[in-house]
Amino acid sequence: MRRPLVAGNWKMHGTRATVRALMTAVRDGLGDNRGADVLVLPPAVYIPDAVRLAEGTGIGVGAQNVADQDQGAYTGEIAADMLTDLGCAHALVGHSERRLHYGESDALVAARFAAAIRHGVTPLLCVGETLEQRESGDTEAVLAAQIDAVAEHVDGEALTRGVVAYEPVWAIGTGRTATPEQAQSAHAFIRARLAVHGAAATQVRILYGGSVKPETAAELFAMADIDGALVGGASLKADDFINIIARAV
Ligand SMILES: O=C[C@H](O)COP(=O)(O)O
Repeated sequence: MRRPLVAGNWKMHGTRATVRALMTAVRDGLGDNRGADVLVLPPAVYIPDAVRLAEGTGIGVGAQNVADQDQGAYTGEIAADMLTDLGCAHALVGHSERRLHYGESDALVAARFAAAIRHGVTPLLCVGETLEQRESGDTEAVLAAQIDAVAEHVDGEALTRGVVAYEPVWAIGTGRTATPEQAQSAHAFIRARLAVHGAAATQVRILYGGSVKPETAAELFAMADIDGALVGGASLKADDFINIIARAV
C-alpha cells in the first residue's frame, strides 16, 4: 500500500513575510488527520523559516533542487548534506523548468538524483514530455530516456528510494490538466520502466503534476498508479493546497 504524498512546489515566489504567512496558514489549516504525507518546497533561502514553522506538524520541507556534487567549488549549488543540515530530507531533481530554462540534461539530473541518495535525501525525480513530443507519439520514449539515464547512475534499490513526479510539460502552469486516463497511462508506463531497472516499482510513489486544482484532484487520485501530486500554482493558496490534500485518501 503506497501512502499518498502531496508536495507543494512554491517555485520562485514570495518574500520572507509571504512565505512565513503561507507556511503558517498551511500548518494551521491542516488537521492532524491526514490521508497523505505533505511536503512543501519553498525557495531555498526560506527553507530554515519553513522548517521552524513546520516543527512538530509532520509537514516535510524539501528543496527545489540539489547539487550533483558532494562539496566543493560549485558556485550557486546547494549540497545534499547542507539540506539535511537544515532538516530538509527531500529535493526535486529534473523539474522541467530546470531542464528547459537552465539546460539541465538527463545525465545531470541523474547525477543530482544519485547525490541525493548518497546523502539520505529523497529525490523527487520529475519526468514528462512536451506537447510536441506528445503529439508526435514520443511520450513513452521520452519518459523511458529520462528514467534510463537515472538508472545508469544508481541501482534498483536506490530507484526504489526515490519518488517520481510525472509532469507533462504542456500541463504545467497552463491550466490544462492531463485527463486521468492520460496520466494513468503515463504512470503505469513509468512504474513498468522502473521495474525494468530492478526497482521494487510497486513501492515507488508516482505523483502527478500539472495544473492540479482542488476540482481535478479527486479524479486524478482515483487512478491506480497516481499516488499523489506535485502542485505548483495551487500550492501558493493555502486553502487550495489543503483542499487538494483532503482529496488524497
Ligand atoms: O512543480 C509543480 C509543477 O510544475 C506544476 O505546476 P502547476 O501546478 O502550476 O501547473
